[in-house]
Amino acid sequence: MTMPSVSDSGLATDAAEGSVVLERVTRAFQGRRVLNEISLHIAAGEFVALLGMSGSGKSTLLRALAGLDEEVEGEGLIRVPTARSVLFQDSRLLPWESVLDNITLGLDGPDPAQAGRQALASVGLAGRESAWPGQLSGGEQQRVALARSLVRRPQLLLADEPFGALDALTRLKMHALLRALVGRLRPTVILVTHDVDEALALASRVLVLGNGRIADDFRLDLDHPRHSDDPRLVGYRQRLLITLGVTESA
Ligand SMILES: Nc1ncnc2c1ncn2[C@@H]1O[C@H](COP(=O)(O)OP(=O)(O)OP(=O)(O)O)[C@@H](O)[C@H]1O
Repeated sequence: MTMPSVSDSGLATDAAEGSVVLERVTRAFQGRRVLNEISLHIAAGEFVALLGMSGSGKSTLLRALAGLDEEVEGEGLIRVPTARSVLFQDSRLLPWESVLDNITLGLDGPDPAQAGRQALASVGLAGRESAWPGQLSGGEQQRVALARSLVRRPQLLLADEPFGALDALTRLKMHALLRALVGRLRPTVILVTHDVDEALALASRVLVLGNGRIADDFRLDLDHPRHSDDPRLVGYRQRLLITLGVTESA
């Protein structure tokens, strides 16, 4: 086993496993602890939906896991796979590069262009290689961003509201696509979402952040395809709405 490398901010990367470990991770802004000694273990292959009210620290936690935050404090340790990709709400494609070049930029391997074409086909956009990002719809741009992430074969896929800006129908299509791709490539996934139904449609485990802590953490005992009227799913939804403070408990 390779030893993880640890940076000054307590971020350790280890290519050997797809699991994620946080130990007493704290992040404060102007003295206010947005993440307050969070400890957590996520096993390889779990699909975690990260929920919480606006401002509860979801993006802060995701940025820390992505290695985009140099100021996670104190004694805390974060251990993540080296091979990780991040998806954001906006596709962050380079407008002056073709779709294919966006996917393959910086990609190693024997035939990056071929890998890029395959990735594009896997998101249903075969033939659009030489289009400019500006010629694609928002949903198509997010599919390119997904292809760009997955062509790198991440062990960990971090996604911050990736479907938040899409219309409801496109979002449902993206759910099906993501599920198919994740089912095939089996990365660990951490998906930040505001959408309780998105979490219930996709995740194998749900985490709720609140007051700097993990307010709830449970696994979904549900097969796919999932049906919104399944009594277990209805029960999970109710539990989440109560934890999030949207519904009063009975
Ligand atoms: N760079 C920063 N400087 C100061 N405060 C920040 C910074 N980044 C985040 N915060 C604060 O930390 C808190 C958590 O922000 P974060 O973006 O992680 O929340 P979130 O749960 O992702 O919210 P949303 O659902 O609205 O996107 C907020 O109160 C925010 O104002």
